[in-house]
Amino acid sequence: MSDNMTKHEIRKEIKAKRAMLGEAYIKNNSAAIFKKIKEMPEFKKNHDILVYVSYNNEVDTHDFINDCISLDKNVYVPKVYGKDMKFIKINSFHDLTPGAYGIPEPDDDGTVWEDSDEAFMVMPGMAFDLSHHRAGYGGGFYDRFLKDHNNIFTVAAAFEMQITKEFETDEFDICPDIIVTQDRVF
Ligand SMILES: Nc1nc2c(c(=O)[nH]1)N(C=O)[C@@H](CNc1ccc(C(=O)N[C@@H](CCC(=O)O)C(=O)O)cc1)CN2
Ligand SMILES: Nc1ncnc2c1ncn2[C@@H]1O[C@H](COP(=O)(O)OP(=O)(O)OP(=O)(O)O)[C@@H](O)[C@H]1O
Repeated sequence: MSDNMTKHEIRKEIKAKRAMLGEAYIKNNSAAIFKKIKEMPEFKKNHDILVYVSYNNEVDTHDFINDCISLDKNVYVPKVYGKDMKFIKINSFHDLTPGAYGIPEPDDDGTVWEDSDEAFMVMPGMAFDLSHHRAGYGGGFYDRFLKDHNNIFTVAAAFEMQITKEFETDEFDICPDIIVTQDRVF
């Protein structure tokens, strides 16, 4: 076990590889990933959808966000406040402007997601292993947010190239319930 890569090493490796992905790979595989996500019973039954706004070469969430709005779901996206983040409701992409780290974020004045009975979250990440361990950008935003919210069904959207062999994790890491790539759901 001690020769497992650290989260830091794995993050660096996948980040470099992901930066090389082409537009077609991102577009086609993002569509394949969200086709599977939209078929999930947990997606269908939940009204509150917490989803990141993709940037750089993350799995692209733009079409999915529009689909959710068309389906009359409540779409909440992250906004960073210091070391924490809140999820704020948006009605369209016009509600977003580049914020922390250049990620498109909503303004302050939107409705903040409060604990409801249940919600469905699509979370980003840099790397995942088969035990559902997750490495993000290293800010710990999702770990801190999910620690306080236990009633969220969490699905990670990842390209197949982001699934790696087992890596070292910390006890505060929160694992997604399900990981969806273009090839599998596990
Ligand atoms: N699209 C998206 N939104 C998200 C996240 C995410 O992973 N993806 N987050 C998930 O937590 C939160 C923002 N987290 C972040 C944490 C650290 C850095 C960061 O360190 N940025 C550096 C270098 C980034 C890099 O390594 O490429 C920078 O911009 O200088 C960025 C975002 C909330 N919103
Ligand atoms: N529950 C927590 N309480 C306090 N600090 C935490 C908690 N979870 C994580 N952290 C802090 O956040 C930092 C980054 O954690 P980690 O490397 O797991 O980030 P990440 O999951 O890659 O980032 P992100 O969730 O933003 O994508 C750690 O140094 C850790 O100290």
